[in-house]
Amino acid sequence: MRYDITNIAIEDYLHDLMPPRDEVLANLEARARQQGLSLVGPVQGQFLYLQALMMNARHALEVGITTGYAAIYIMKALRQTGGKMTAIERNPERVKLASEVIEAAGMRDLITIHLGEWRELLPSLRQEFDLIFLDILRNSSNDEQALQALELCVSLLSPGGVLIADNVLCSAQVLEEDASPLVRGIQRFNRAIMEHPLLESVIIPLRDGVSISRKRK
Ligand SMILES: C[S@@+](CC[C@H](N)C(=O)[O-])C[C@H]1O[C@@H](n2cnc3c(N)ncnc32)[C@H](O)[C@@H]1O
Repeated sequence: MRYDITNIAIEDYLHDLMPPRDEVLANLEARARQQGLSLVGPVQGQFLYLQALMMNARHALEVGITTGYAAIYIMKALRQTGGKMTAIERNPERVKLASEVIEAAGMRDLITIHLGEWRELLPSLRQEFDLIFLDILRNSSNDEQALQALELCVSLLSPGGVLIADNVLCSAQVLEEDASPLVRGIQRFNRAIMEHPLLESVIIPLRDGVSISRKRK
């Protein structure tokens, strides 16, 4: 089953309050609507932008970039902080699309995109990140992967670094007791970020649910 997390009229109200997007982001929103591509949208995009800016992020990582929409919001902050971004995506067509979009946004010099599976790529990254945006939780094929992704991200976070994960309320299906393996994985992820000895976390019912976890120093 799928339920609303927030009142749809409130979501529309928040969406309508957002200032008009530039041409690159507006085109992506239109394309995503037509082609069913996933993107966080302007309210959560602004949330990511402000988080990155307020924490003065210098090394950001996005797991699951799709079109580059969320990455552009994060890079708007990185352009001001002097930071750089790394991204991971397993779909070659999406890597190509995101690269073209980011080039059009004039941000190509700020990002390195790796093509491949996060399970293989995350352990191979040889640097720490102060901001990680994890956006693959709805793509898990079993109830173990969300926890695996969490542990890999925690090991890549610098002390004081922040992990933001999307879709942690999964259309409110986290309320179900007899949930699918994907949702069970997200339920386990949510419990783990709250009980993790290295993290302090909160979940916000923004859009499909966003978690914020800070790694203790
Ligand atoms: C929800 S979309 C990301 C949307 C993007 N963050 C945005 O808002 O602009 C998830 C993306 O993760 C990618 N993905 C899913 N599973 C993956 C995996 N195992 N390894 C790498 N990428 C993966 C998908 O191909 C998809 O493009």
